[in-house]
Amino acid sequence: MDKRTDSATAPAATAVTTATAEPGPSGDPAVRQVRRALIIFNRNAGGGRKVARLEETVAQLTGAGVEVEIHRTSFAGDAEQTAHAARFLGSGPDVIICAGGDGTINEVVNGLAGGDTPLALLPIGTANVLAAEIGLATDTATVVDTIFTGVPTPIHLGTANGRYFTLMTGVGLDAEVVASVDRKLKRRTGKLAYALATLKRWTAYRDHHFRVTVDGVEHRAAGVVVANGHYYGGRFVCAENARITEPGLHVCLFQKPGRWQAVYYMLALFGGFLDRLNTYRVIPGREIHIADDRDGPVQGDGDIITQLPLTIGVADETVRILMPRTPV
Ligand SMILES: Nc1ncnc2c1ncn2[C@@H]1O[C@H](COP(=O)(O)OP(=O)(O)OP(=O)(O)O)[C@@H](O)[C@H]1O
Repeated sequence: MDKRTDSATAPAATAVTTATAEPGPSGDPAVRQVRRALIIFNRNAGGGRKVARLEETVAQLTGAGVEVEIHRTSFAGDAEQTAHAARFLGSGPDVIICAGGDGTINEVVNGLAGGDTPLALLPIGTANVLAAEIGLATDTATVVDTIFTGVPTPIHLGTANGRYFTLMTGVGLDAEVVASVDRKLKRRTGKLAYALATLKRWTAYRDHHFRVTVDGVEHRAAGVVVANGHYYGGRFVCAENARITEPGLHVCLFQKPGRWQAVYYMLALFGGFLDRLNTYRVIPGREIHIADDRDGPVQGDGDIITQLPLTIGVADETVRILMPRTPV
């Protein structure tokens, strides 16, 4: 799905530093030669030591002889445009490093899908679910080591109304929470902002069902998560058998409506016993349609990416992600 060809629309990256030494210890076949790296940095992601983490990473890369450019995003959508433009540069980067959370990665993946440029993660978001999915420890030493020695591995993607997602897309209470989370509060308090938004949406909860069609078979559910990976919201398992390295989606149906039932589902997710509930089902699927009698937000990789009605599919394109040598 190649959505743009005009790379000139992307803002220019800002060169912060240039070094001339030969990258990586020579002679070790496990170490990739990285001459140029582009870091796409979302300073709005996560909280805490973002800039310090960025500076540490840049220092270690330049110390190893890598020419580093940093692009600081200045609007939602900027990361996608920048990644897309970098794919078509004649002397483009050897690696694109996404410094952000899952929403920024989602943008970068939408810019890179179908291309060859490997993607590395510098996880500085709130939940960093994709980092957990690939077993990447978030300390700077591991992040830098993975840039040089990580295995470029194609990850499969889902599409939600034509937009790629890496981890999951969903409708129901979780999407309503994502839609109503206070972004400023999230920057200051991280997961607490989600807890408050959950409380707000929970008190406004109305019983109803979505109409869900999975490969031609109709179902009804009060909430739906269509998973491409097995983790959800951190290291909580929603779809045990879903792996981003394998094609195919897993449709998680929260079948029973009800305010207190929603609390029970959350406890089951956090407690790791969701799969033992007889009102919870996971169905493999490739073509999924979700409809409701009214409009509603759809979350993908932790951000609102589209609205109902929703058509979900398995993308033909992949993105190559650098996987850590020793996953945690
Ligand atoms: N300069 C910017 N101004 C406003 N929004 C931005 C900017 N750059 C990126 N964004 C948006 O910020 C959103 C949140 O970023 P991201 O998801 O990476 O962080 P996070 O929510 O803290 O992390 P996680 O998803 O891992 O919990 C993304 O949807 C992205 O589109």
